[in-house]
Amino acid sequence: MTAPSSQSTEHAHEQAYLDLLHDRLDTLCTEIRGDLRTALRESSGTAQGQVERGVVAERLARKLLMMEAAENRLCFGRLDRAEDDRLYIGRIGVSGAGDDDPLLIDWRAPAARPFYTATAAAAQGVRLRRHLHTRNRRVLRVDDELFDDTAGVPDDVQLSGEAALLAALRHGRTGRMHDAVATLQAEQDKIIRSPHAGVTVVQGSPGTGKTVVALHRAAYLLYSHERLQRSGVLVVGPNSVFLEYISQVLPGLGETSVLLSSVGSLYPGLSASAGEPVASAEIKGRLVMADVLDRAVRARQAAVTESVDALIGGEHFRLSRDFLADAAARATEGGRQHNLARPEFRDILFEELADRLARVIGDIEVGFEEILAGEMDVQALDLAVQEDLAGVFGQDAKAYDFRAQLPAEFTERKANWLHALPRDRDAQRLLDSLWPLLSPEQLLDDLYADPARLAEAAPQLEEEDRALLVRERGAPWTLSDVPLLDEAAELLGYDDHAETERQAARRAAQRDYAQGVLDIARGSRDADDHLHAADLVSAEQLAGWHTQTDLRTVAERAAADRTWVFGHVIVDEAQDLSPMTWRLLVRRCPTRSFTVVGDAAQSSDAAGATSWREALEPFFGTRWRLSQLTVNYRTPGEIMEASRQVLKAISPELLPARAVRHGAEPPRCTGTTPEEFPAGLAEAAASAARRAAGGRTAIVVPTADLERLAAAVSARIPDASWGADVDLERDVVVLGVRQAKGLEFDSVVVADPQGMLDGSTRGLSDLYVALTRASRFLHVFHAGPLPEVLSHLTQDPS
Ligand SMILES: Nc1ncnc2c1ncn2[C@@H]1O[C@H](COP(=O)(O)OP(=O)(O)OP(=O)(O)O)[C@@H](O)[C@H]1O
Repeated sequence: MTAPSSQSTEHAHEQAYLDLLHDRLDTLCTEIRGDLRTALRESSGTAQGQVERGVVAERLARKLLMMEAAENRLCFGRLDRAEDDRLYIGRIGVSGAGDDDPLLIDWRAPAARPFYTATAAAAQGVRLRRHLHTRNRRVLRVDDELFDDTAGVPDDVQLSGEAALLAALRHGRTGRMHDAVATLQAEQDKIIRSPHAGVTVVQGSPGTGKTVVALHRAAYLLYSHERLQRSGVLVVGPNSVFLEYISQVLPGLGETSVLLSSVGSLYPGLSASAGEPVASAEIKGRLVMADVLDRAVRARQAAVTESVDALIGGEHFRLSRDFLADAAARATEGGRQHNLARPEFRDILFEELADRLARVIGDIEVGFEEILAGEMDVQALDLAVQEDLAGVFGQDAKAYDFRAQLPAEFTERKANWLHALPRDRDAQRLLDSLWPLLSPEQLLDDLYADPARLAEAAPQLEEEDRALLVRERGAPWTLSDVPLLDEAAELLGYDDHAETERQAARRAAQRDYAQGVLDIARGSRDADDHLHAADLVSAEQLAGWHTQTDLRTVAERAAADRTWVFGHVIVDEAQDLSPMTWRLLVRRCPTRSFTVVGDAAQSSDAAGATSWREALEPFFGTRWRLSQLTVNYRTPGEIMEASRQVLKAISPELLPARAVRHGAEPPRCTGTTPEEFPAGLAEAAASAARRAAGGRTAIVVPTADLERLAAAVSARIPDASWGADVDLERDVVVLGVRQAKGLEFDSVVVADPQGMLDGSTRGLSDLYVALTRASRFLHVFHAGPLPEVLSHLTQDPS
């Protein structure tokens, strides 16, 4: 810390520098707005010119957004290496007016690295590291660390910028995660800047900053790999509540090329949230389901056990099993997907039908013509028709070679039938029954609803496992259906109809995006800036300029497109992913450039991984490297102690992380009878909220009991929020234990720990998650006896 006498001088000095930075940023923003206006104003020129201007406008708008996002806490650090060698570190880089050195270094630039990694033992040439605490454009305080290379302090007890870090951690929770660019720690920085290619796995116990690392890594990769700005980064989180919790971090860092998605939303157009039994979720997560779906699709491709009779154009036909099998094989040649193979199959089928129809009708008509001409008697006609029908039904068809007899008429008739069949209802019905156009939803719905189909598609599954998959047609989709729908989409391929709809949606989105660009231009107008973009051009005009350039952000485009290929995928709480979900994610990033963060001890999903090797090897082989985070920033040592036995029961090999914070009150532990539990919990909630004193409080309950217990708490605290759209910014929230994953609160009541243990086969992990959410106060409130794993807690005297 700086000495008090020098604080005011240093403070004034830093305030002057911050003023200089903001002045420069204002100037740059004004310039960009001017350029944006110019780009928007120019509406004439060649199509190519318009496209280029669109690209320029998009880039300028993005740059402006990034600069505006950096306004608060623009500069947070300074590194002094020598008397006249000083760097200021901030959220973005800011250049000077001339060719001088930059005024501010982006935190992601290599030169900024020692700010995070310099330690007393390895100062890396740094003499002083200064943290600037600012709010808006004001410097509030400065914290200094002086380095002396001879100090010889061991690295493992070093926190970088400890005073600033502890100050950041002391802030009450707000219901939203904030970025940590100013106080990232060396072990986090190392992972954030690790190479982009391959798979980086980050294991860490609760509160070690895994989510922090994941999000800052996304921002770092986008900064250092230009290509990723175009392909985008996908960040996958466990559920929508968690996504809401982290939603402000990356926009706060000015990044728009990141798509945040829960597993339930990875299939565009669907938001799967229905619950389902653990047992069926586990089966759906197994890798074998890929084969099951493959068989299910093949079963819809003219896969008949006997010949098929059909009535087309008033005539009866029999299509042999061999003919259909051959047609199916030809249609899917080269691995053509089901829906894309349908036109091929249709052509083969209609060709055959037209051929036969031309022969039948040809024969009958020829007979009539001959009768009329007096050249053929009725008996002869009967015979001809009889033989013709015999031929049509596949018996001795060669006996009637009409091509040879009547080539011209035959060819004409056949051409007429080929023209007519696509509009013929019977022919369409036949085609649909043999080779239906299928959506992934239809395929899965048909499969689940029909035990016979399931038996045919899933002979590898035990009968009782198949029985668990059966459900009513039209039942809502669950989380574990999402990877299966995606797999089905992959097997089925796209049809024209879907493509047309996509194009229409794309056009509408282009217009919306263009409107967004105009809104940015309008919103960022200076007070004296009378002319703005919206005066010059309409959204339609702007969108029209870019018929060849999709103007939505990369994240928006990627969200709407199942086949989008991301440059990098980051998975948070990855311990919960099923093998089928991993398969989906690898499809989203075939180059297999992944950052995988999680904690094996927190695995709650029945289909999830208990060991990283088991989870990752099927998809990445041995191409992954493991990093560990070892410091817990959230949970004080006293509270972590409460979860010690639980962690041991999950696996004796797992070690808790070292807690940064200490001095919290030991956890409270009280109990009551099951009858009095809801009312008692409501009181405990009120008391926990009082202790949080304006901070955030969560009541974490067994998932199955959420409704009942939330009702009891709401009766006592009407403003408490709960449910699928729980509002994390309320003072008190009630969460099912699975919803609490990844979140944190000042004060937490863990309700009915035994109920959590009994609620799932991964009950221990659920309880561990619940116990590790608190940053200041923990209260365990139980009904009946305390579970064995918590027996070391001291009961409050009642
Ligand atoms: N370097 C840091 N500077 C400031 N705060 C930090 C830092 N690292 C982590 N934190 C804070 O510590 C808390 C825990 O971080 P985070 O949620 O990323 O941990 P986690 O490992 O993902 O936890 P969990 O496994 O429980 O979800 C958050 O409040 C986060 O902002």
